[in-house]
Amino acid sequence: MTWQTQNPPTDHPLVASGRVGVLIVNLGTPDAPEPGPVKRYLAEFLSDRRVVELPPLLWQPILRGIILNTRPKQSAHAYSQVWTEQGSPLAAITRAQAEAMQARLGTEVMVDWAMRYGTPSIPERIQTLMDAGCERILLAPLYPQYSAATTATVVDKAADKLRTMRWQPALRTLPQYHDDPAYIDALAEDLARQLDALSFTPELLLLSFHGMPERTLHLGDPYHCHCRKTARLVEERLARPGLRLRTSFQSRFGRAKWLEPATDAVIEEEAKAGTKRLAIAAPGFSADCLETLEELAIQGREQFTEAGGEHFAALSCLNTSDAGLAMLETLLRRELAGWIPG
Ligand SMILES: C=CC1=C(C)c2cc3[nH]c(cc4nc(cc5[nH]c(cc1n2)c(C)c5CCC(=O)O)C(CCC(=O)O)=C4C)c(C)c3C=C
Ligand SMILES: [Fe+2]
Ligand SMILES: [Fe+2]
Repeated sequence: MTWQTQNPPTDHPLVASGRVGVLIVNLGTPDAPEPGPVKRYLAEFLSDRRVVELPPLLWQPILRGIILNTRPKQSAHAYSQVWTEQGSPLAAITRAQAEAMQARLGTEVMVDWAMRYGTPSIPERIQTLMDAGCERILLAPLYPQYSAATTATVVDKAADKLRTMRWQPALRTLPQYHDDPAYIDALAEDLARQLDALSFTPELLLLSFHGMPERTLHLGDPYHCHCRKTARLVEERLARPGLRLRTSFQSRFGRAKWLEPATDAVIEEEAKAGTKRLAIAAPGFSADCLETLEELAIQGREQFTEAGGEHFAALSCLNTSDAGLAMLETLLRRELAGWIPG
């Protein structure tokens, strides 16, 4: 008897059962811009010990007793200002990114999307991929800069699901890409396109990244360094004489000291110092969301004009721009090497 050495034909049932899945993940968002759904979402998000690194016996009474009784109403109002017909911008854009990747990667791969907090959940979508025959899954948290509070917790959640399985899929994770030439080039190209389309010429381009407690930097989280490096590389790649760039950190939460300088403080300081024309971009966000559409585009504009600024623009995230999708395809294909034909 001779053993078959060549691969079975691709329509062989053994190959069909070994499909490849890609799960695109972003942070998460409420199901509706109302206090109830926002409360459920915040309860899950802010109970994650990767996000709030305080002992639960200390933190949970503060969260349940104070924060979840006040913040949902405020946040629901903010969400209602940016909500779309397709739902939360973050979910709608993440879904559109997944659909675009499905079209670009073809039928070799099944592309799905999930949210770390809220719906659709990571365990549910991993199950869906497995039910469709995916035995190999590339988990792709869309965070260019690594942090334990974002990237690591996505892997934790997937691992929680895998822990319950007798027959696990093989798992790969998309590495952080804060200094990847594909990402820097995509940002530079897309920012240049948006800057050129403005009706005014900005004096300053502020690169605003989501903040983190400063303590995480001293504990060894690379997030701050990743943000700084992205900003330096984007500035070099943009190479716009006459345009000043600055970096700041937004969305401070809680009482601890966060990374500085704070975006709102820089906006005000610049306007008071005489900067009249400001553009803001948020290169750490793969998709526009509450933090960019409300905090930067609405509140940021108010802060700037109230402090004496005249022209303000909040630039879009990479979202489903040509540059952004081409970059994502490059990153995913690289990680899929050996799993799909090159
Ligand atoms: C892009 C990276 C992000 C990091 C790092 C991050 C850290 C971080 N966030 C909070 C608290 C909140 N963040 C909220 C919204 C939010 N955060 C990110 C991304 C990062 N967060 C995104 C994409 C969003 C938008 C979600 C959306 O639905 O559009 C919120 C909720 C909104 C609100 O009530 O203001 C909170 C709260 C902490 C504590 C933290 C680091 C420890
Ligand atoms: Fe956040
Ligand atoms: Fe915010």
